[in-house]
Amino acid sequence: MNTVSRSPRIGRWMELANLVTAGAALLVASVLLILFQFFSLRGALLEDMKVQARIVGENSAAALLFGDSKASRETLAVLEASPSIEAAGLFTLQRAPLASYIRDGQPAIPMPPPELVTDGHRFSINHLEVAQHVKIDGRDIGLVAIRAGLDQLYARLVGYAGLTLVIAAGSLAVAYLLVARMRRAVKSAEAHLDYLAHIDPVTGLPNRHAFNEHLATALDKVDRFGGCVGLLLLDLDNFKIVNDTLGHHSGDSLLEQVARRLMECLRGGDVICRIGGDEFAIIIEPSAASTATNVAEKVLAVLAAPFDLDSHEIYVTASVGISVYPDDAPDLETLTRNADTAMYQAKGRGKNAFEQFHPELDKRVQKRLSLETNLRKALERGELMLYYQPQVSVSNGRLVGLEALLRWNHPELGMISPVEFIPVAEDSGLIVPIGRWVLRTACRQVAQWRDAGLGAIPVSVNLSARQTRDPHLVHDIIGALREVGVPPSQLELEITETVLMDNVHANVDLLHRLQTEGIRLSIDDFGTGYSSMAYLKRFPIDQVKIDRTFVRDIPGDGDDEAITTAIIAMAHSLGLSVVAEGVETEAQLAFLRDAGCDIMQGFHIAEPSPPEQVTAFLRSCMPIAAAG
Ligand SMILES: Nc1nc2c(ncn2[C@@H]2O[C@H](COP(=O)(O)O[C@H]3[C@@H](O)[C@H](n4cnc5c(=O)[nH]c(N)nc54)O[C@@H]3COP(=O)(O)O)[C@@H](O)[C@H]2O)c(=O)[nH]1
Repeated sequence: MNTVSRSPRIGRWMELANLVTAGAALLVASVLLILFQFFSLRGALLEDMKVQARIVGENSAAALLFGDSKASRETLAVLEASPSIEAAGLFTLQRAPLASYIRDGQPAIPMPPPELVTDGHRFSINHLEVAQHVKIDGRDIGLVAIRAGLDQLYARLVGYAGLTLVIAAGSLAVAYLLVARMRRAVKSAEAHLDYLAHIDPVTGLPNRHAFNEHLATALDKVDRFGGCVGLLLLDLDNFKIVNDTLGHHSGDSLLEQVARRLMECLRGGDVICRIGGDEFAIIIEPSAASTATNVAEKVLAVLAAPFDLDSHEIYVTASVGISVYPDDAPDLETLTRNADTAMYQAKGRGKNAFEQFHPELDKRVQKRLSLETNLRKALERGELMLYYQPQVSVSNGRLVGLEALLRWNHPELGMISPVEFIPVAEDSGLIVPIGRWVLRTACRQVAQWRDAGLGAIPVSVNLSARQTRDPHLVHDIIGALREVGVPPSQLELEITETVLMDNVHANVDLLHRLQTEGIRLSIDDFGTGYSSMAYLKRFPIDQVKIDRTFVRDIPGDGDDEAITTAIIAMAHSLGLSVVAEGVETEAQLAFLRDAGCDIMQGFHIAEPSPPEQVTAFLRSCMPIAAAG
């Protein structure tokens, strides 16, 4: 794709026009130079002939006076030395010839006519004639006339003209070569600029700019000739983790390998672009909707094999959104937006999936928008509340703490699950003020229970990804605790493994600051992220919480049993306590007890409940055991 350079035909014409103009200018200059040279030579010859005539006149004055033709001839014979002089003559005052000089084969010089005598000289095509009075003491005693041929002048002029034209042609050729060379350099610079403007340097694929051009061309083709265009937007899942854990060099290498695999698996006519950090776009034309989904399946399959990154075997998945023109969208912007919506839908479905855009998706986007609008008001209107779920010791069943869980009681829609609204709060940034409210409410609640004589109950609060990036987080937490006089050791923060791994360096720093304040830290949903032992060791954590998907099928599922047992053993070896969440049965509890799990949480003990019910629960199970 070329947007910068002109068409080669126009370029060649311009080059030729430049050459002709330069040639014409050189020709005019050369002709002027030759004319100048001609007049210079003519002037010099005239001067020379006048001098010769004067010398002859002076040397033959006595001979003229005495009519000595022999002496006059001898004087004239000196002119033999000037090769351009063809003939010369001395004439008496009575206009009679006294003596003459004639070069071989040339006609004699006649008596000069009066106008020649008056003018002193006369040029014809082939000759220059000069006539001068011979005087003694200011008195005319005769005439001298010389005729010079112009052959030599012309010969010199031809030589000069030849040389001038050779120099002009040489200069033109050199100029042409220089211009051609410059043009080649400019063309190559233009091509390089064009390349930089359109190509992503990491993968060598067309970039976002080129993508828009390719897509516009493809849609234009469909408008004119019919058919359809399939647009696939592909976003790598968890690319940030690779970048953060293995470094940007590995991240670049991964993008390069992904690009290569995409190119290998797609057809020559398909256009693959890298349009953002870990986002690729694939344009297929012509295409039926089914072809687009086939391509998406092929793409996911080709990315399933492990990637080799600096001798690490890395598995990468992708989420793909598909939108087809003109079926799903009337223009480029809508087509791209719809593919994007479908891609986010695929991501929301748990990643490593593709989604074809359909109008229902648009409705979901609208619903999400309305949810966001309502959520903004929910905080002010007091529609949010906290439920609390007990956490008990596996060994003796005594309460060790409570997890605060957010609830939204919408006046028309009823109870909305946090699974539905927390992601909206995250995306919109509302999670920051909401999270602040959760922390303050939870702290106030434990202060109330303390004031009601129910003891110092530890409470755990969930932190979202967005909150971990809030620079005021630590300040807000300390403020919430101080406001009600609850010691930091009574607060535990739960951060999911995925959030922790999302930005390892920043989170290690944050967790250290929180630990310094005396706040307990727990890794939530443990086992679902990608953390290695090496990373776990870097985080100053107190506890891991086994994700309930592993607890759900124990005992019975060999893999989940092995994972649960391994997590407990590993956490204990690092000096961490272990909480199992989602415990619903006595069998699960028995398995966890045998595996050495410290704490459990789940419907088997109690469901999350509003504070009033929890107060009753607390009164029933006093006194509180110390956590982990
Ligand atoms: N950032 C914040 N996230 C929050 C907050 N409050 C909740 N959440 C997160 O929302 C997710 C869903 O929470 P919820 O619907 O409250 O589900 C919790 C429990 O009800 C559920 N649970 C507990 N026991 C059982 C059980 O035996 N079976 C079963 N199927 N579910 C059970 O588990 C959820 C607790 O999860 P976790 O936090 O991982 O311990 C959830 O991810 C919440 O984290 C908030 O204030 N901020």
